[in-house]
Amino acid sequence: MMANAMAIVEGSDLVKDYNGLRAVDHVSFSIPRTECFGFLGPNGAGKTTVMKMIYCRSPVTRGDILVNGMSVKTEPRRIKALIGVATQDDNLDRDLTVCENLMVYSRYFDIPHRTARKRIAELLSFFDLLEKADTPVDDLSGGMRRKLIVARALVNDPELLILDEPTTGLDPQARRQIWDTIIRLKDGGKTIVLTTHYMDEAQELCDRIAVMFGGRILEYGSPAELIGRVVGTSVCEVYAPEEAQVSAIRDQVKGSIEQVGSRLYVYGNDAEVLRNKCEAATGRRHIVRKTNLEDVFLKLTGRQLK
Ligand SMILES: Nc1ncnc2c1ncn2[C@@H]1O[C@H](COP(=O)(O)OP(=O)(O)OP(=O)(O)O)[C@@H](O)[C@H]1O
Repeated sequence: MMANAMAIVEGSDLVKDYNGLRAVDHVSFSIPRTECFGFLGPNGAGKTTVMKMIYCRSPVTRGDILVNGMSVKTEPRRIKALIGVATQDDNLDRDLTVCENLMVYSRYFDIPHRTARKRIAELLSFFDLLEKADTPVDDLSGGMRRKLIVARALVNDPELLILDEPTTGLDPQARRQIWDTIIRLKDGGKTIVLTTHYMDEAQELCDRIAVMFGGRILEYGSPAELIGRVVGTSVCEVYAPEEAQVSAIRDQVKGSIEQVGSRLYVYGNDAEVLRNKCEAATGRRHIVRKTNLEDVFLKLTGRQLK
């Protein structure tokens, strides 16, 4: 495989089988340096499995991944040294304090004590956890624990940070705090790869997105590119419980339409034209809104993201 100098991670024709179940099915992607790259898809799409293969936790069945030009098959130790990982599960040591959790982790990397202390102080300050340094992990809020997991992934100052569903289960305020942290890390030059099933998270944070479903990457590009290519800029949502209404809209609007139950999503680039056509078909007024990544997912799979 030819290495792309711009990319820090390159997956080519990746396959992962778990005892006969194909979790990842011939997937290729290229993750540019200093960007935030997102794998967006519902539960079971294969996102976590791709992450595990990147950070050498799970061997590839077929294909290969290069990290900084090194293959996960032959150089897992050197690759692991370049990567920080924040997994979905909260595997912090509950009996230890915030600071102790970071200290224990720094020992895995053989970081000298003095360097570790300095690094940990910087991380606690960056993550707004200085006041909690001596607090047992058990006494932290969910959002603080998640920040600590991300801070821990940065103890060895990795070039690449992997965040597997960084905000799942958090309240809206804690989610935004994690988002802001991710934006600051990216601005500071880190490359970030994250998985999410939240379209707003992908849209807010990611420079590039791979939409995953059923072990495959269905589409790949910046949020604006995906939206432009797959659904256009506008959508008119129409409640159409009767078959006659559905037919009337299909006759009026020759363009792209998705149906979920009694709701039609009518896509196009001209909001005014969309509204007029839908109103002509139903005799009712409708709202036209801007499209988002949820629409992209719906159009690609015929299903809603959640
Ligand atoms: N260790 C394993 N053994 C067997 N099957 C697995 C294993 N890990 C994952 N799978 C299966 O592989 C498929 C992809 O799972 P994966 O966790 O990668 O998806 P995901 O998109 O990350 O979803 P989630 O958001 O739920 O983690 C699923 O069908 C899952 O059940």
